[in-house]
Amino acid sequence: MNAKMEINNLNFYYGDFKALKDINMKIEENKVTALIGPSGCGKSTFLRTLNRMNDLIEGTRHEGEILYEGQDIYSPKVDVVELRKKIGMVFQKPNPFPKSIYENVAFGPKRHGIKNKAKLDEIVEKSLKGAALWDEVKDRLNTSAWALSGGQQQRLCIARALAMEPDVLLMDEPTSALDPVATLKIEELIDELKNNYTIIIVTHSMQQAGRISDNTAFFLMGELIEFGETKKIFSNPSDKRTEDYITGRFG
Ligand SMILES: Nc1ncnc2c1ncn2[C@@H]1O[C@H](COP(=O)(O)OP(=O)(O)OP(=O)(O)O)[C@@H](O)[C@H]1O
Repeated sequence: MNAKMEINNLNFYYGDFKALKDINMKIEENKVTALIGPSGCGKSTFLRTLNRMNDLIEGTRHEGEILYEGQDIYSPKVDVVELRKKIGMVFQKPNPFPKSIYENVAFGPKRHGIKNKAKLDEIVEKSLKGAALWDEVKDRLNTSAWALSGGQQQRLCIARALAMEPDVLLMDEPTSALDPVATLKIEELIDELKNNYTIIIVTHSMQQAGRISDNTAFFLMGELIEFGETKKIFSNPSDKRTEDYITGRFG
């Protein structure tokens, strides 16, 4: 396996509460890794440790290491702003800014110092194409992002992440607020994106994990119960608890 990220003996605490317990996992490059498990098992917490989003929550701490291209992302040498550029994030609810479609995508690059209009135009077009949204919005780039449908808004948020030229994309239930047609579109997009990016996605939908992921991690009460090829996890899980969960016996 060509590992893009490697998680070694990770524990994570909110104050005294241990939310992640001794997690070991390798994230394969240019693959989709799905994180599944019942509500409260730690999927989002784990996802957020991967680009240090949890740093923003007071009273949290971790033990162990998370290697990204061989370096521990929690090392004092790491520039967190740069890290989050490389490891981008897409959230559950599409959250575009109250600005135009163009400005939503150009916002990050501008903040990182790109001022040249032609360069920004190029980034906006490339990112919207990458998020399979360009054809739908190319004639109205200066209209409000809020006028887009929910599915289009989510693709816009993906374009916004792509504009930072990330390497890894973290997605926290990106389709849970969308209808089945918009969901299918995002799933097709994810399948496309994995050619260029490494993707880690939290999903409540086992069907979705089965459709789009190469590897699946099953969490239960802060523990990683089973991790491996999605095909294997879904057809022949090694652990009884995984089997009970995927066959719908709990959760
Ligand atoms: N900011 C926080 N402060 C304290 N505890 C938290 C915080 N965020 C999450 N937790 C706790 O950590 C545990 C894991 O939560 P997390 O949100 O990671 O689970 P999840 O599997 O993503 O759940 P869901 O599927 O419902 O989103 C839960 O017990 C939760 O109550």
